[in-house]
Amino acid sequence: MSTTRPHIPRITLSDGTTIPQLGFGTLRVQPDREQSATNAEITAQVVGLALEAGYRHIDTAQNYGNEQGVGQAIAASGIPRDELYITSKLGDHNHRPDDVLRSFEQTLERLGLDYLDLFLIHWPLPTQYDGDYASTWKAMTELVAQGRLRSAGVSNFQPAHLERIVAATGVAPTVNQFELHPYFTNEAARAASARLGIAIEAHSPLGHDGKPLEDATITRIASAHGKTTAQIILRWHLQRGHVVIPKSARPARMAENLAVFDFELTAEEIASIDALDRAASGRVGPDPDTYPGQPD
Ligand SMILES: NC(=O)C1=CN([C@@H]2O[C@H](COP(=O)(O)OP(=O)(O)OC[C@H]3O[C@@H](n4cnc5c(N)ncnc54)[C@H](OP(=O)(O)O)[C@@H]3O)[C@@H](O)[C@H]2O)C=CC1
Ligand SMILES: O=C(O)C(=O)[C@@H](O)[C@H](O)C(=O)CO
Repeated sequence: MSTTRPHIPRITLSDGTTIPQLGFGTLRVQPDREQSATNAEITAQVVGLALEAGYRHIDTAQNYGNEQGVGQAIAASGIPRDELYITSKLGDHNHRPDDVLRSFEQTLERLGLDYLDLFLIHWPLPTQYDGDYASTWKAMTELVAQGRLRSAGVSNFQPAHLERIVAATGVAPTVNQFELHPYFTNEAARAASARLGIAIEAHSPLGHDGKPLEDATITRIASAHGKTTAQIILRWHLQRGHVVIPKSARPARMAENLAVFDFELTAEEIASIDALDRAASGRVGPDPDTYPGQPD
């Protein structure tokens, strides 16, 4: 294991637990979403490299079909459990309360863990399951009460979705993970999450398709700091208080994305990146209000 691991700051969540502010995303680290032995092997290799590079916070999901490979990498690493922070997400086919409880057990089994740090409802799916994501949320809070889940949260929840589950249960999620990068700053979800005391976690923090990495403003700021555009974007997130989970399958980029704690952006630089927002046209992933979930 590397001995020059950067110190990664932690953010305190509303339930008193803490989350490392920078983690490692695992979407499509393997060729497809099948839970096959080959995919597990490829995922285990990539996540093993990320752990070796110094990541201790890993983001996976039932939908990704790679929890088994993440579990294999964790087991092979020998890293003590309490030094790791593992997130998974409820699959689109598991929204009914009984399925929440059942599929959570399967997630723990695939990961080889006896507790999970963070479990998120992956998508609100307002057009599915009679739009009853409040019952799904209630089942998530029961997992915490049962003691095998440290923190329950949501993903891709817009303000109306957040307000609805809080009104129905009186319990706010600890985290909302949603698409957030310089071309899509999603101020509505940021403001609603902040108002409800929910930590903001940016998925697709580099823009997913790489376009913000080539932006002229970000390139200029990168030159001024002697950093890469990826490092500037990640630093912008960190200084705005977001948790970030960049994905890379390449060891050199894994290390690059971790080397973001030795410089600071100025307030002017942050404002000029904020101004790159393209509102809805900057979104690269699905719209949570209409996304129906993964096909059967
Ligand atoms: N909750 C949700 O609905 C969603 C959650 N997520 C989570 O967020 C994570 C991150 O988002 P993701 O969509 O993967 O996209 P990112 O914004 O992390 O971008 C990943 C892309 O950027 C490339 N990249 C990474 N680092 C660098 C670098 N330093 N320089 C140049 N290119 C780089 C990667 O290529 P390469 O691998 O070749 O280096 C990959 O093509 C996911 O892996 C997943 O865990 C993502 C989408 C939706
Ligand atoms: O990456 C995720 O977490 C997602 O939810 C996306 O992959 C999503 O399933 C998608 O890309 C749909 O087109």
